[in-house]
Amino acid sequence: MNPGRNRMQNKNSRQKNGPKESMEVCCRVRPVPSQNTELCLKVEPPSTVILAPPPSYINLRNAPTKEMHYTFKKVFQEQISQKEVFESVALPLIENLLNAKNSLLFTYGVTGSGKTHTMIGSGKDGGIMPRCIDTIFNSIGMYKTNKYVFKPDKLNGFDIQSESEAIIEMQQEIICQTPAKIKNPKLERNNSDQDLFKRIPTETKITNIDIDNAYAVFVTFVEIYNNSVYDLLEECPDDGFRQRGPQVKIIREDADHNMFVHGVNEVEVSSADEAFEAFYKGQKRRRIAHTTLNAESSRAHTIFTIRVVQAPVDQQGQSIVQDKKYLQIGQLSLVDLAGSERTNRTKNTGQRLREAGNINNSLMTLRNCLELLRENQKGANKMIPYRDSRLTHLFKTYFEGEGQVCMIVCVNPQGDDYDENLQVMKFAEISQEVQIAFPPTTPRVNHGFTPGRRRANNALKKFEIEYDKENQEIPPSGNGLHKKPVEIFADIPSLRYVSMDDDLSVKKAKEFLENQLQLYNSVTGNIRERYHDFREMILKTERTAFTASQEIESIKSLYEREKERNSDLESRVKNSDSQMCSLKRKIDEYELNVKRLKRELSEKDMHIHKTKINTEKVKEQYNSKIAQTQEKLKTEIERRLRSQKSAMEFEARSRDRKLREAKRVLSDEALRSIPSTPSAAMERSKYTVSTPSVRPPSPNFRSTGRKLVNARRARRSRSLETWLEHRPPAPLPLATILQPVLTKRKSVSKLTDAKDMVSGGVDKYCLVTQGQDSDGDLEARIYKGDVLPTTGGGVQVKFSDVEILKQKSPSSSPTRRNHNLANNAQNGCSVAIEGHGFRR
Ligand SMILES: Nc1ncnc2c1ncn2[C@@H]1O[C@H](COP(=O)(O)OP(=O)(O)OP(=O)(O)O)[C@@H](O)[C@H]1O
Repeated sequence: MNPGRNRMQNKNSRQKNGPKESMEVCCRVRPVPSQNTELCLKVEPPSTVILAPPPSYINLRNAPTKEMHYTFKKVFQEQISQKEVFESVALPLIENLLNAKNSLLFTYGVTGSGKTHTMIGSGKDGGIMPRCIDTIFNSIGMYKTNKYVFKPDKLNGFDIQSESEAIIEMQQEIICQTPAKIKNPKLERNNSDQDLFKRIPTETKITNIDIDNAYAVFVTFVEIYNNSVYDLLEECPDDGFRQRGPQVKIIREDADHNMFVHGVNEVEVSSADEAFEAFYKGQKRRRIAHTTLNAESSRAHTIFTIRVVQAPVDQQGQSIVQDKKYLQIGQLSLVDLAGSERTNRTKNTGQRLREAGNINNSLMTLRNCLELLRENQKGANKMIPYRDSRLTHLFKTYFEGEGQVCMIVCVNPQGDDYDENLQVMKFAEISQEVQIAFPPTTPRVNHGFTPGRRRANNALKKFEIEYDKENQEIPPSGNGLHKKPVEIFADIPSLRYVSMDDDLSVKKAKEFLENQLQLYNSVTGNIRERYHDFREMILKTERTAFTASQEIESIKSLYEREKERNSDLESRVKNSDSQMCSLKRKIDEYELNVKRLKRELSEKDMHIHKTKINTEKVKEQYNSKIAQTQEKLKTEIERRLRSQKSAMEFEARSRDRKLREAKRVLSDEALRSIPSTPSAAMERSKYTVSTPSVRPPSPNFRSTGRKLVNARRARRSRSLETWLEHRPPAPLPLATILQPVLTKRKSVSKLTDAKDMVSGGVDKYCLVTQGQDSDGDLEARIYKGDVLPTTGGGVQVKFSDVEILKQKSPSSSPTRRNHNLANNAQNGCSVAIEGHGFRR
């Protein structure tokens, strides 16, 4: 099974299910150049920043007017020193690094907001990076390995070399160096950077590191410029004509699926000064430029990576165990991002504009990635576009849970930066919600060596040196060993060898030597024993001291964690308190509103009730009025009906009277013209005109008030009545005895216009027809009627009489004639003509 693949699967499952913590985001506010600067931001200690539009914005249309509150893990105000920022943010990351854990720290903000100042600072007032270097070397001081014991394998890993191989490599390097440099090793340094010599080293130190390990420090320095990666520590060869530019590097994935810059120069540094040498070398190659908003604006994202490699020492606490499986590597990436910038403010053109575009694009990709990470944590399953930018591609592993991620948001509180700061704060808000899985706690491989062995060995070495130096007495043991060796081993007695057979002297000498040998053996045996006891004692003490110090450290870290948690809780409680206060205020406001609305509601209810009662009253009044009016109308109608009825009865009576009169006149005229004989009486009866039927008056006529007017007309004298005579166009002259009496007349042959009837005060109408009857006699019929006004504004003719005048022909039959005469008169009287005038 491929262990790398397995680890990747673990990584994914860890990101989904494992314990997570939010990305740590702090905010640093830089000082403003002058007191009169218009501000858009203020700090509410300990952890809140309030962003409000400056007065010049508020006057603009569509400008936001709301104050925005942003809470961070920590907020560093203007007066906070570089040291405090370092200790608060970066020191825990160095502890991670020395314990073989990975961390990423980046500064983010608008151009000129103080990112480079925070990350690098100046010689006298160093930023996070120089302080990190100092702290690392202060901590690993005497536990460093010789150079070249650990060697980068160019695939993001390390190999281990023996001490002798390392020494050979070191010698080779010295040989390869230029003679001038060997002669004057400080020459190169003098040419590097004056800042290096002005710098004030940091005293900070991490104490809880594994002292049974040997450490080595490696650094790389790269920049991402226009979305390409360049190695700032790469020596650009000079081929005699011109110096070659830096080569673009590619990002690759190692066997453990960690991203790294392939082919980058990873320089081993054995002291802080060497590390600064490397840093300043790269720093000179960084792309910075003068812009409107910053005299030294970073045009690229720079990444300074420190890797600390460690391996255990053997049981004697002297040499490193030559086994790669015991190797542990920690990495700290310090990223100084280029600042986001708006072209309308920077007024950049050409190359600067292109750089700004690339910077903004990569920052946008970073923002997108974090946004999608946050969405995925809420249940979405979206692809994160790490590869859209080199920046996110390189740090992909961190976001997937291979280390702690911290960000310092730098802000310039000046009013001009308001818009950009708003965007930066939004980004910071998103970032704080991103949960990053805890990095895996790789269990230390159990090598079985005694802890504290290195210190024991050092103590023994020290003791031996001191012993040798001072030639001190060995502590007394009761068997005379408190004496100096010269005293223990007494001088050889002077034996005079007299002759060849002086056996006595030989024997004495032999005895003496044997005694001395015995004494020597017992002394050395004793010393060995004591040495062993002493060593055991030291080891035991070291072990106890080591366990005690480990316990102390764990208690200390527990205490620190608790302290941090406490302060976190305190700030949370404070936040909740302020939230509760604002909620309470809101509730009070709502309650007041509810009360006011209730009062208004009850007032409105009362008003509605009153209106209802009034309406009821008005309704009652109207009902009674309507009843009264109806009653009145009824009586009026009845009264009018009665009067109309009496008028009609009067009219009918007058018509009857007229008819009777006409009848009488006719019969008188006829009788006068017929001789008074019996046959003449017969004839008279024949000439009697039948009475036309009198029809009841029309309801229209009855209903109008004009009826009375007409009734009055009916009573007018006949001599005053005006007749409209409607006769044939060429009438034959009538030679009858009786002639129609039409005193005031107007004759028309054609009646086409109703105006003839309506205007001119016509009271009576007569229609004259002439023709031959069935007996061949000339017959003239005169239909008479009253002109009555109608309700529609017109007139109607109510025929009331017909006169038939005949000029007898000698050959006609009288019986038939009489019969026709009576019928025609009857029919004619029942015809009415109606004419309408124009409405006014
Ligand atoms: N906290 C601070 N105290 C004092 N001076 C500061 C502080 N922060 C920034 N400055 C000063 O402001 C100027 C601009 O800062 P810096 O170069 O760090 O900005 P930056 O954010 O890195 O800009 P860019 O993105 O353009 O590189 C520098 O002269 C720096 O010394």
